Amino acid sequence: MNYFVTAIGTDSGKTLVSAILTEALKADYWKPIQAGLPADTDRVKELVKNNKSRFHQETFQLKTPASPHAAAQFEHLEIELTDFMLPGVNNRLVVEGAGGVLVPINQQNFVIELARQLDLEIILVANLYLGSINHTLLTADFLKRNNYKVKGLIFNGESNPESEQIIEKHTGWPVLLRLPKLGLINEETVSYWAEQLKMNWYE
Ligand SMILES: Nc1ncnc2c1ncn2[C@@H]1O[C@H](COP(=O)(O)OP(=O)(O)OP(=O)(O)O)[C@@H](O)[C@H]1O
Ligand SMILES: C[C@H](N)[C@H](N)CCCCCC(=O)O
Ligand SMILES: [Mg+2]
Repeated sequence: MNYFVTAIGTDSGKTLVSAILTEALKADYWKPIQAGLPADTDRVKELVKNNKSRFHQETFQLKTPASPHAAAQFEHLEIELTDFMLPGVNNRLVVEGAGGVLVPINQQNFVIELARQLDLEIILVANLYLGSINHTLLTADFLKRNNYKVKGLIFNGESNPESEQIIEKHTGWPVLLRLPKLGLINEETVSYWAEQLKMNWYE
């Protein structure tokens, strides 16, 4: 199976989680739409130490740090769903989205549609700031209503047991990892958390 890492918003930790997942599965990594620099692919390359993982070229490398639909417009490009094809590889693939599920890639389509088109199972990264229960349950409601395949949740950052409990209850999804706020993010910490993720991983 291949995975689509999405989150309840932008700057939620998708890139860090993608690096951990890529390391845990010795998977390949692909960020189909990069909007803004530095590129997430370069960051994941720095954090992954196994030598099986390959890093695929973005389909769109936009310099503008904005929603992909706006970044593309500023750069006189048009993003269409038909532009995206899974890289043909003999390995599992971790695909990182851009922002949250309903981030527009053009005037009609949203980034989450890539998950269905490319048959990817979703991993939802959720933070636990005040207000995040609502953001997480709205995202879950959208994914459920639209019959997306979801592998599970990853809680990222400072914990909040009451929030985690009610999110688990209402989603019914497994928690694959609780990743605390890290003081240091490097190959070693990513490798440590990859081992922790493997303990909860199920096929
Ligand atoms: N658990 C954590 N501990 C410490 N720092 C973190 C943690 N998770 C994320 N960060 C930091 O927060 C920032 C945003 O995280 P990240 O780049 O992974 O977000 P993102 O969801 O991938 O954003 P985008 O939508 O732009 O792809 C980064 O500087 C990252 O290092
Ligand atoms: C620039 C940022 N870091 C991401 N690449 C794109 C985030 C788009 C968010 C759009 C939105 O939800 O308002
Ligand atoms: Mg990212």
